[in-house]
Amino acid sequence: MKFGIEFVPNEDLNKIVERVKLAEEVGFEYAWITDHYNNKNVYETLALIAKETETIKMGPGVTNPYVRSPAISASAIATIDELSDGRATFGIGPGDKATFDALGIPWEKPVSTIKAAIADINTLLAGEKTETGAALGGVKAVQEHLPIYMGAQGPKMLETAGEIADGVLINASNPKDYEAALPLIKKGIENAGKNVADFDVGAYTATSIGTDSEKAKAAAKIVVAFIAAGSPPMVIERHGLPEGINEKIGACLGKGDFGGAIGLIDDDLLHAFSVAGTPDEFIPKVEGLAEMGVTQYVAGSPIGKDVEESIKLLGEVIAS
Ligand SMILES: C[C@H](OP(=O)(O)OC[C@@H](O)[C@@H](O)[C@@H](O)Cn1c2nc(=O)[nH]c(=O)c-2cc2ccc(O)cc21)C(=O)N[C@@H](CCC(=O)N[C@@H](CCC(=O)O)C(=O)O)C(=O)O
Repeated sequence: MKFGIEFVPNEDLNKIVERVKLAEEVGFEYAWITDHYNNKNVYETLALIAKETETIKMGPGVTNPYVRSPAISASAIATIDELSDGRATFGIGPGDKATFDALGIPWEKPVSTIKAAIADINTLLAGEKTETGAALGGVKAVQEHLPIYMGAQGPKMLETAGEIADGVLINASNPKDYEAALPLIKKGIENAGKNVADFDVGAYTATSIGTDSEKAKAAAKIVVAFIAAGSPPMVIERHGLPEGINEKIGACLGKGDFGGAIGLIDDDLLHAFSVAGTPDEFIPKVEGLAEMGVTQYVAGSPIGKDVEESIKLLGEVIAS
């Protein structure tokens, strides 16, 4: 199992860089930086990480094909690849509707749009010209293929990821979600005549680890509330959760009643939408994900009550 870690660039970037350096030290192989227009810029954040680290790979986890043209994304990730001496990786997803509504960007045909974007980015990174004549020149074309991951959850997006990407990052923390996703991804891989063994299935989890199980679980509750509220009824049913619980939690969040939303998060919801607890509780859960075909465990927010302490504890899980 490979291990990755996610950071949201909405805090002091120097702190994020220090945390990535610590993650590199304890054995993490990937650092994924989220991309939302209202946070600090993903590529500036990655550039700082590239300059301050030696071995960890880094990339957007995940950008989208709407806020930047494929050529701008290709130039940005090629620059990170040059700065990091070949350690860049690139995560791209369809983005989310709320973002594009706020930006006044029409969110149309996400599957076709992402397919076209990844084709152009691969062309440009290989030092070739796109159909419209765009070509990188002032930034080194990447030596060998730069791995492209897709952020995906929907069935068509998962199959598309298998077909055109080198890996997938799925916002899910429970083996049941991977049991449902893997056949779709494998269908795409087989359609493209690729080898399943070459494909990286990333579990982009809501992680909260600590020496005190209850405190670790409590730290995960607000994140779980947002995930549960955004989950379609099919996912609620998949996890055997009470029908309509997503709406109930969403109603609390919508009113700003975060205490009420957190009060609705029980152990079943925590188990469905996060990996939370002590290192001893983590190991069987990571093994359970591996059994379902997950090949990269990504520790996503909140990581833990004390992030530095939690990164070190995850290092124990990596070493186990
Ligand atoms: C578009 C959507 O795909 P989805 O995979 O469910 O999208 C949900 C999320 O993956 C998407 O919002 C991501 O961008 C969210 N996301 C992030 N989104 C961000 O904006 N920033 C982030 O940093 C971020 C990180 C992230 C990490 C992991 C991850 O899994 C997702 C992440 C969907 O509805 N897909 C369906 C519909 C299919 C479809 O798109 N049909 C097209 C027709 C086909 C065509 O497009 O040609 C249509 O609607 O017109 C499906 O896959 O079956």
